[in-house]
Amino acid sequence: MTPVPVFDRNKVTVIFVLGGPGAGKGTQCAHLVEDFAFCHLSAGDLLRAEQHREGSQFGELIRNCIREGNIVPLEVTIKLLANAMKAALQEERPGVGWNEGRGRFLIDGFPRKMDQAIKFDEEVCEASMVLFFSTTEEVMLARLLERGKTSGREDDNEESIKKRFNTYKVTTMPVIEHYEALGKVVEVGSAA
Ligand SMILES: Nc1ncnc2c1ncn2[C@@H]1O[C@H](COP(=O)(O)OP(=O)(O)O)[C@@H](O)[C@H]1O
Ligand SMILES: O=c1ccn([C@@H]2O[C@H](COP(=O)(O)OP(=O)(O)O)[C@@H](O)[C@H]2O)c(=O)[nH]1
Repeated sequence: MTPVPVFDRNKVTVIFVLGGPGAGKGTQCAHLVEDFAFCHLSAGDLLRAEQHREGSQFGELIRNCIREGNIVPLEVTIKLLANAMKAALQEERPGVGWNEGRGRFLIDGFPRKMDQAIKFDEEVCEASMVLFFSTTEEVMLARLLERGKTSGREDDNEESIKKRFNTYKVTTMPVIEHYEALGKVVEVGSAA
């Protein structure tokens, strides 16, 4: 594995966007991009693109992890994110990763596990804050089953959704609690 590409961590602002599967992370990121000119990077979208990339050595690994609701090994995800950040920083279009000389990133669906959080802090940069979308499992399940009718995603089915909920509770909630203890979490709840 080649090392994570380097860029000046002082030139970027990162907000992590977390919440359970179907909590509305992607939906709200799209609004924030429109209103505040962030560059939106979804870890799940980057992994799905890598899964389908011809010649990828990680395709099968990513497919299995996603179907089982498990977390893809951190090296793969961090490299994809860092590459995407680097590419966005090289673009000069205003509002696409480059805003008044600073790259502003919404990193959606990451970090989902403590080891990812620590490694990203160390090797890429520290997040300024965590935007945490919370709602009930009942609401998330209904949304995901509805999304599954058209998403084409292999994990938007009841069996995978249950596994994703479990991973979220066991593995991702401690990440949110870690940032909460650092005073970095802003929670946005939704009831339907
Ligand atoms: N506030 C909301 N009320 C109702 N449906 C929503 C809301 N936010 C998102 N959805 C729908 O729920 C599904 C999951 O939302 P999405 O943004 O894809 O979640 P995530 O990125 O957290 O998995 C999508 O089909 C989306 O259209
Ligand atoms: O940092 C990440 C982000 C996502 N995933 C995998 O991608 C899946 C889908 O994540 P995404 O954020 O796209 O969707 P969500 O489950 O939040 O709707 C997860 O269940 C994981 O298997 C991962 O392994 N590492």
